[in-house]
Amino acid sequence: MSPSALEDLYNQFKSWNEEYSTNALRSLSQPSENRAPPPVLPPQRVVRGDKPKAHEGETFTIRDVENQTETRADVQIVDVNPSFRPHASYEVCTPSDRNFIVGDDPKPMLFRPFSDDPTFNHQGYDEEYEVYAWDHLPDPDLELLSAEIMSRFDLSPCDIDVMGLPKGVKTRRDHAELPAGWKHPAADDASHSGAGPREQLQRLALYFCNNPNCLTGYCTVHEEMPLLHPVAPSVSDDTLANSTPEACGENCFLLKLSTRPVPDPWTDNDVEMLEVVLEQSPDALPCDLAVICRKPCYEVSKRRREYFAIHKPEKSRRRPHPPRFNDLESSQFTPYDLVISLSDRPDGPAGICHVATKAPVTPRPTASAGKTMRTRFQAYASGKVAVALEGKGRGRAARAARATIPIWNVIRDYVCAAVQKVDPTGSKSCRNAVEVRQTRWGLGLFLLEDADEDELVLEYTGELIFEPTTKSRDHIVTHRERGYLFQLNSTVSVDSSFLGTAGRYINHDETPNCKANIRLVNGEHRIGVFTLKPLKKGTEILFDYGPSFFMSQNSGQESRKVGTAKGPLDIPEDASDSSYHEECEESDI
Ligand SMILES: C[S@@+](CC[C@H](N)C(=O)[O-])C[C@H]1O[C@@H](n2cnc3c(N)ncnc32)[C@H](O)[C@@H]1O
Repeated sequence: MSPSALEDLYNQFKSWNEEYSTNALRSLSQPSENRAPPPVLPPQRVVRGDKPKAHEGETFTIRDVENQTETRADVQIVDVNPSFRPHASYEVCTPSDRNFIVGDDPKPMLFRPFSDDPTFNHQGYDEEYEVYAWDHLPDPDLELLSAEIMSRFDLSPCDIDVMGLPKGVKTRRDHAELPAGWKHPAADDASHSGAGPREQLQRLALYFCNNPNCLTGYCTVHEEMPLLHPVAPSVSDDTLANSTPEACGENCFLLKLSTRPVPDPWTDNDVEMLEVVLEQSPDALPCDLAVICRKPCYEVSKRRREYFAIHKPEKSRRRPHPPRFNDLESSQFTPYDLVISLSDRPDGPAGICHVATKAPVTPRPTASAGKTMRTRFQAYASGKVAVALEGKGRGRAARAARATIPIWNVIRDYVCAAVQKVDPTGSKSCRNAVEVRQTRWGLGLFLLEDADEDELVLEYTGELIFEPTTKSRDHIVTHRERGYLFQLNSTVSVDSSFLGTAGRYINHDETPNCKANIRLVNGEHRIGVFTLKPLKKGTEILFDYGPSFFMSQNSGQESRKVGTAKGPLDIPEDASDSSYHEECEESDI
């Protein structure tokens, strides 16, 4: 691309931008004096909470900049029944049955918590961050310019990044921090290379995490999950036809089930497109396939039948990989037959997972074999195969990333992802029904059914965060006077402030009726809350946070943790994997 073409484009944009901005500013000017006085609206209702936001007799003005009109309204204060008041903000928490690895919060401060509350320690909180994220937001003008450059010169977003022209022009996603060695998938955007539908789909899939629970773009946690795998159909042709109540048109497959060959010429691309869709969505109705493939549905239907006649799909819809942690309900926790061994990979991350290094791990019985519920929560290792940190990512970039990114360090230290088989008999639910109610310590958690001794009530889940982040989040804990941090070891804690199960509502008692146990399940630490004795429906679940919690709460010196894993979970560098497993399984909080 010649520099002069770029300069022309930039100048065009600049003159347009000047004119546009001048007009926009003009439109913001005050309405002229000789306008009719603004109409007065009926009094507007303002809901009054504990702190009135408005006073009787106040007015406010609504200015419509576009139509240059103004209206004025009196404020009327309405008292509402306290039970209709909004929930306290601390209750906002995303429900999640599993832990999410966060590591550290980003260095730029994404937003300022309690910004309208002068009692919050803003200075202390600010000091935890390097910059304000909003100071570094991409300029929308530059984004517009970069979009135009891409379309005019047929460039990908990555080309723009690489060229760095004009200065400051970057793609929208560029401000997201990618792990070292990664590049934007758009760099290889198939739409520029004329790749076929299969390749395009594979590449597009790189933009998304394969774990449907994961909301992270460029997810590095679940990257070892397989990309796209063919799925076998689960319904017959007849069922498909019966599920379509009426024909979608004169070319509908319902009306034209003849054996005549498909007349229209289908290009190789068309055929591949249909096959790719059928691989991923074999139960799709021909009428839907017709829309995707832009072909009459009877043709699609016929080719669909021909395709499955050749490809002979397996009868049942089987997942392409054995179920893993992510695929399981907590109720299916175990009995596990966890299989771990070592992959001795030269290309792996430096300092390989020490859980995996001494494989194979000998099978060991669960600690309390008679106690079914407890047993279900326990993982034990046996046997052969390894998936442990296997080089199964998405190409070289992903592998390079593994060696460097902090997330991978967590995985190296704590996770030895392993194949697990779930015993089909393990069907009984592991969790007890619970509900959250008001208590003298804020909210608390109560049993909705009787529980036996040593039953798993529920899991305590949250974000897995590193110590520096527990410290920065501690300002919020202090301000709220509520903490949801459960320490796993000196480096990592589970924080259920923003994400987790109802386990976060469990209050402390020095004579508890439950305890929290950490189990190493399929390579991940999971915290289960178990009953210490038989409990009646309606009992509040309580565990002992340990002495340091309230000490630190009072001193304000240290991050307070509702649970602290002692000793064994502070994993020494040379811990042997088998003792590690045992210790993890036995360690109580
Ligand atoms: C994990 S949360 C428990 C749920 C909390 N009650 C709520 O409303 O969200 C821990 C917080 O609950 C409060 N808490 C729990 N047990 C307590 C106790 N025995 N005495 C005083 N405060 C307690 C403290 O504020 C503590 O920081």
